[in-house]
Amino acid sequence: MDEPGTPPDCSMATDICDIRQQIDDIDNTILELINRRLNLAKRIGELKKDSGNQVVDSTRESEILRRLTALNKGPLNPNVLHHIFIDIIAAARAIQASQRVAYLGPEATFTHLAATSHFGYSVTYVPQPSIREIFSEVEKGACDYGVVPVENSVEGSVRHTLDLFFESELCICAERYQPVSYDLLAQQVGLSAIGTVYAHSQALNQCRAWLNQYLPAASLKECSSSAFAVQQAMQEKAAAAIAGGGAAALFGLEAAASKIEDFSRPPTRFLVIGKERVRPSGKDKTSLMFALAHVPGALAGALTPITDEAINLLKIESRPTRHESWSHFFFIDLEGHLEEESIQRAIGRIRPHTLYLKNLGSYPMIGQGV
Ligand SMILES: C=C(O[C@@H]1C=C(C(=O)O)C=C[C@H]1O)C(=O)O
Repeated sequence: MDEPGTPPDCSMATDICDIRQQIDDIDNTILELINRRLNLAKRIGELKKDSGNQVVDSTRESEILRRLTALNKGPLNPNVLHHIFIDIIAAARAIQASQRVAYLGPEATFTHLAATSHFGYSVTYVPQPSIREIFSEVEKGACDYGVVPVENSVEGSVRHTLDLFFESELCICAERYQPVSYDLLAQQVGLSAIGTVYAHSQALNQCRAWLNQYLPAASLKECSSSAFAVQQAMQEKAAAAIAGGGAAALFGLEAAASKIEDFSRPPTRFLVIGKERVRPSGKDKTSLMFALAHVPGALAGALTPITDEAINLLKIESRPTRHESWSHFFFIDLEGHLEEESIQRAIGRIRPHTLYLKNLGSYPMIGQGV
């Protein structure tokens, strides 16, 4: 690495040398600005400590990301913008207090990727063997937040997440859509050097055609987890691992190839769970769960207030309850925040139609891309 102030190597063409000098100047400015931003965040952290406010403010964070995405005229890709600022914000949170995030492990799962793309790399990640344990780590205060899969997860056990909200006092603080795609990770980018590919069976099955076409001679080794596959690739120079897209940065490996899955799948939805309710961001979602009596028109009665209040019903899902006198839980997502009067009025009118109703939280609504 160049010493501070060292000019770039000028044995190159003068044009390249000039441009590199400009890039160095810009990098110096970016670094100075990041540190200025961190010092401001530190001051905010002290004020929060005095007033007893929590470090993470998801609403403020989503406002920043939305504003910058709208401001961006390119060529910066919106996903890359998101990653850069998530990491800057994560560093700003870390300077205020250390944060612990529980997620469905092991490392390199899609839940881990969803967690890192939400919280960045400046928090301590604590893998958990089950979704129930994620809830309990956060409930007992051993972790500040948990990240759990909730829809279409490739790692299974998603139905469990909704059931656990019945028993838990935790709320939803944020949502995250994680693309389900695979990268080939290796110590170097050249495919020709790869003799062995380690992967979890699920990942191997989803990338067969690509492997046949681009690495027909490689020996394919099935592993118990993507985390184990990645460890092998970190140890063997001529090996690669298949892991979720974007995992390379987590392990200091290169993506020798990206999006190697044979068929693309819709992104998986993850929830960030925590203890504190989130204030309105201007574009929010509210999630409710309720149980209904077995009588004609019960569901229609419960949904009518939503129509009457002209609230957009984003999703409705039902699950059988384990409670003997109730038949189903309904999980609904409404557009709006609990602090909005129309949402409060609708909930007030839904409640008498239900045997049980719980507000799972209001949180910023995000697009599925970033
Ligand atoms: C700096 C703050 O703390 C955290 C960091 C933020 C940031 O880096 O912009 C935004 C919100 C908080 O999660 C703040 O609350 O403004």
